[in-house]
Amino acid sequence: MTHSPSPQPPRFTPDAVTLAEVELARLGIGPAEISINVPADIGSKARAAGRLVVTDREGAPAGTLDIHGSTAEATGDDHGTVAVRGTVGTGDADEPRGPHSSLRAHPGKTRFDGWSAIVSHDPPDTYTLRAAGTDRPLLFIVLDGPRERPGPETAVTIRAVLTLREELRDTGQVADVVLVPAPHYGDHRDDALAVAIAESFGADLVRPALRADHAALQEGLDGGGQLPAAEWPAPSLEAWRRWRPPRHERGLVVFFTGLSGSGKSTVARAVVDRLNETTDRTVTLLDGDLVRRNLSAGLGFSRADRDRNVERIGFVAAEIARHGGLVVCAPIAPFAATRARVRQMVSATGDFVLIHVATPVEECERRDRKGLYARARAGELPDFTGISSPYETPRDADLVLDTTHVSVDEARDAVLGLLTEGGWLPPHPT
Ligand SMILES: Nc1ncnc2c1ncn2[C@@H]1O[C@H](COP(=O)(O)OS(=O)(=O)O)[C@@H](OP(=O)(O)O)[C@H]1O
Ligand SMILES: Nc1ncnc2c1ncn2[C@@H]1O[C@H](COP(=O)(O)OP(=O)(O)O)[C@@H](O)[C@H]1O
Repeated sequence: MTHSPSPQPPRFTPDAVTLAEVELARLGIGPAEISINVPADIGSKARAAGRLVVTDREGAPAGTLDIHGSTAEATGDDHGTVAVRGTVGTGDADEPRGPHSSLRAHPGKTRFDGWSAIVSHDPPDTYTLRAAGTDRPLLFIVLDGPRERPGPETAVTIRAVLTLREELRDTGQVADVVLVPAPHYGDHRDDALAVAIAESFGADLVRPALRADHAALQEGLDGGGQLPAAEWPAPSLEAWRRWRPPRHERGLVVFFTGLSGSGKSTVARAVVDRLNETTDRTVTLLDGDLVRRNLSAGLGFSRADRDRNVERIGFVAAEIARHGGLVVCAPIAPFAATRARVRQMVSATGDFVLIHVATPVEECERRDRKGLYARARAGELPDFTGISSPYETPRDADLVLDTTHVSVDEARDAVLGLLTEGGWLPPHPT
């Protein structure tokens, strides 16, 4: 009788929260048994192999789910996905992986028995530091993972706590920093997780004395105000400020959307010219046509290709915003869900302003600068927006412009007025 080898386990990258839960379970923290929604074909391959390799967003293995016959289950839903349930193997022997790997510690190997631990995604406040006291060694456990509310990036929080660690060491206190993958849920689960993480290293959780109210912090910083210096040590203040610098220094994405021929490129170009002439801000124009010749070369106009195109624009724009740049984008971007994804992507790193160039299709067709409407009407150009492919009118536009009866200069000034009122431009351009 021949023994057939078990098939290769499939690989799958789950959503960011599940991925962080798998990474935590691999460290022996939190529930080892995890359920992951996967496409039906991955589900059946995983059950056949008895395992699922969970990969991170770079495609590297982040953990393995051992699917036990007794716990494997498949619950179909409307989207052709199934839930596979299994146990995450703990990776004691593995090298730490991911960014800042030198700060990543495994509780099975590195112990902080009897230490106090401050556990958070955010840089710590003065009161919590005080509550930690000076009579015991202090461990900063920085949590790295998706947040329910945006806040300083992990790298920025790390920089703050590394500085605090040095300051404490200078006073003779024993202090250290470790990085642990963990999601932020925004509910009671966060407290329980913080306790579990501290305890896994043998440390006692210092309960946060101040609940960082991100909305209030953001409002204070948006208004150009200072955060109360008594509440935050200087390195934490700097981290919060880097998260939300004053608006005229903060990354901004001005996103035009509208039909072909509505005037997006013309107005966007006029806005960019004026910004370059009158401000010190660095400006990048990601015009629809230009993007399609480079970044999105080869893509067509199916819904999937348009989504890809617009998400690529969003990805690049978010990166530029992360560095404090101003980006003007001008694709048709006909789908509300895709625009919402871009807004969300950008909001993690900067601000997002949506401008709907709402020139009606009749006027766009009358202009028909490129003769595309005529070709679409003649049936030569399939999936043409406004004719044979939908345009979903935005409900969340910050400015609506119909260029039928306004000049290019007026449209440009309406956009610049919005940016000035919002504080993204200095009030008096030089
Ligand atoms: N089928 C179809 N539908 C719409 N537009 C079409 C199509 N085929 C070609 N073109 C030309 O491509 C430009 C739109 O590309 P975008 O990247 O802005 O579109 S999308 O955001 O991906 O929907 C658009 O440029 P603009 O006129 O500047 O909007 C058109 O010139
Ligand atoms: N007020 C206005 N704003 C923008 N474009 C206008 C305006 N009035 C007329 N137009 C003309 O409409 C056309 C818009 O084309 P374009 O800017 O390429 O649109 P889109 O990028 O949305 O396809 C141009 O020929 C432009 O000269």
